[in-house]
Amino acid sequence: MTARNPLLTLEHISLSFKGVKAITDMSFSVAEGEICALIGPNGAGKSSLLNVINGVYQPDDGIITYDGEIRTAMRPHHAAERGIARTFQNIALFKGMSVLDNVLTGRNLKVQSSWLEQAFNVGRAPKEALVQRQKAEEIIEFLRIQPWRGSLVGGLPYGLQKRVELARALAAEPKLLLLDEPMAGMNRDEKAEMSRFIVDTQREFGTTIVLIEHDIGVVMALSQHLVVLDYGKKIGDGPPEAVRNNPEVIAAYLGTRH
Ligand SMILES: Nc1ncnc2c1ncn2[C@@H]1O[C@H](COP(=O)(O)OP(=O)(O)OP(=O)(O)O)[C@@H](O)[C@H]1O
Repeated sequence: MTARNPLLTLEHISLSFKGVKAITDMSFSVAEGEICALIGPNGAGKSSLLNVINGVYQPDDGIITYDGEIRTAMRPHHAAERGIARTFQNIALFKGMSVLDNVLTGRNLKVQSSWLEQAFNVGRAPKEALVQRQKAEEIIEFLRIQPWRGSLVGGLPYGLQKRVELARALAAEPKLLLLDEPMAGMNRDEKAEMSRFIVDTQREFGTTIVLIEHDIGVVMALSQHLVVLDYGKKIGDGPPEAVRNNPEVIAAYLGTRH
């Protein structure tokens, strides 16, 4: 495989909550177009790290370079505008809205017409609404959720809701997709299906993906790059096979799970 440029580089990132360190001196890079998995025991700092990457948490220290832009702090809205999308550990969808409407909310940042144009369906609004709808439908088809496109999200099985959340994130056409436990609570078949959709996303759209996943089997099969965290510190970083054989990783994490 040829070496690819990093899309995201973290250098010496530290984060604490009221004096308690959640992340300590964390540095690693994510190459453009790769699937990078963050693994580690509960409380290791994985979700906090995603929140640093998409600007929800401001690190106490360190530098982040994303898509050529160096920053010490970034607000979530700016991160979204720059092509960073995210799903959550606990599904964050509008349960009383249809699948299609939820997916459409993922396109909010692409809307250029004014509120007035939309209210009276004039100017740029009608054509834009058509394009938004078409893009949303494309994603719905890509993730094979057409049969439920009109269903209320709250009534769908958990695994499907996870897929709708992925659809909403993809509707934003992200460059960097952050997935917080996309397969949590799923059975083996559902995990295999979700893994395929994640790989298809990488292949079809060239999306760079950073995900958190506890199932080591899934992680090994899915990712090209692993970063292992333990108590907020990085203890492993590299291709899955190399990380798997790292004695510190085996002792701290993998060893306890096998
Ligand atoms: N908002 C917060 N306020 C205070 N402490 C927090 C907050 N968020 C996380 N922490 C603490 O930071 C540390 C890292 O938590 P984090 O949720 O990032 O870990 P994690 O690896 O994602 O865990 P899990 O696998 O259980 O989701 C933990 O000690 C946690 O208690």
